[in-house]
Amino acid sequence: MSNTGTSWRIQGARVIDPFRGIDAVLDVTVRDGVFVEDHDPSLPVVDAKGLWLVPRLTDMHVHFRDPGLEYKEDLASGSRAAAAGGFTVVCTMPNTKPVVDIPSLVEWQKERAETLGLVRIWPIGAVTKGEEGKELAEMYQMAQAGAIGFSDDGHPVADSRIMRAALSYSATLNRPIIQHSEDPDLFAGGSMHEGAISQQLGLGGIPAEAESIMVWRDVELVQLTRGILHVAHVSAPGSLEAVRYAKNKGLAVTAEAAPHHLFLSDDAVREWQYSAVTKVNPPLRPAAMQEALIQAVTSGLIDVLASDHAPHHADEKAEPYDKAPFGISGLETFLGTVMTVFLGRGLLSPLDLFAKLTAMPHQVLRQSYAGISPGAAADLTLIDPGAVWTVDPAAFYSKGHNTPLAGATLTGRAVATMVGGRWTMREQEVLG
Ligand SMILES: NC(=O)N[C@@H](CC(=O)O)C(=O)O
Ligand SMILES: [Zn+2]
Ligand SMILES: [Zn+2]
Repeated sequence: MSNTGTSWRIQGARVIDPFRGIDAVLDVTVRDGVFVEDHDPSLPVVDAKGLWLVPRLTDMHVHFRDPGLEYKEDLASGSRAAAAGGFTVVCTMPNTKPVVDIPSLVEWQKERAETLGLVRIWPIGAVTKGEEGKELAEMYQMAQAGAIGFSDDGHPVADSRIMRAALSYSATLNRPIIQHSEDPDLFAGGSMHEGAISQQLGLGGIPAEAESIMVWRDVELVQLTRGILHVAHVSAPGSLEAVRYAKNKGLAVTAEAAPHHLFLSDDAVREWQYSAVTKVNPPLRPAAMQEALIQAVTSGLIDVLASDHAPHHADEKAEPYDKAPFGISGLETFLGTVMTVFLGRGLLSPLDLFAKLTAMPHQVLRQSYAGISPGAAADLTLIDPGAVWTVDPAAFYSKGHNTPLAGATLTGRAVATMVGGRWTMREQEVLG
């Protein structure tokens, strides 16, 4: 059957719609790119029996490296990786070359994504000019141009006075500051988690406190400014305590966790014997911290799951461990990883798990979407919940093939992705 067109009747899927709190077997009709209520029998039928249908899968933390670092990833290859992974929206981090710190770059990324037509891109603008941490970027103008939030990701906003100002603006602009929480001095010289394994391997360590100290500081600054803070890629127990404290005080503080921190511990660094595929920031933590993070996602303390898809060139990741860049490709393993951890262990219901990839990122970013209801854009993913598959990075659409999940067996996989009524992926093949 042809894959083109924007009108479909999808039959027999288990519809899991966290925007509306629905989990039921239903037929879904799409006409001219939007959901409609009537069941027009003349439309082409898609048999989705045995599959799950989830609207608007969103990954609010990816690095597409475009402009300037296209040898690692570009908007086309990143968009293909997103479609292959089942995602309909991604938020791109601004640590490109140049940094996305002016409105024209925000506009350009959005326009390019629309031309490609594979995934909706909601750009994140930089907090400071050039992500240098010295002077605020044009936050207002970037917000006008469509920046969904602000981050210096890759770097923390370390200067407390600048972070204070940024948080003050965040409240006015109604957009979060997404902080890469790291104390630069405590972090310096490290390339993996500081503990027994870093000592054994003789690698420079990064203590968990390098992260949590910054989260505690930011929580204090949110109390001072009443700003909006989203903590990126939480990995440390102290960060969880800080987020808990902030939420108990009713502050606008939310947090995300990344799949690799939930699936792996720093044991992986030893198992991979100095291969930099395990090198990521924040670093993989010990099993007890991994378990604490899993519990924090399960309890709802962590609001969102996001991949932190951070592709690099193979030559860069082939450098010695202490020289190689931090970052791994995550878009194409994201769904399988979190389904394996949370559904495989029975920790979350599908509705609660997928809320962290759909309705919750929308809430954090203050974006409205009505889920599967008449008139809403038909963005959806068909998932085979029972698909057991082995991660083969050579098959990635991303230009970055570095991942410590290579060879891992996962359960659950996207089999089709639709954006605005148009199929962007079917049967693992990206269309366009
Ligand atoms: N996560 C990483 O290990 N690397 C990211 C930056 C970041 O998210 O901190 C990158 O841009 O490569
Ligand atoms: Zn980061
Ligand atoms: Zn990142």
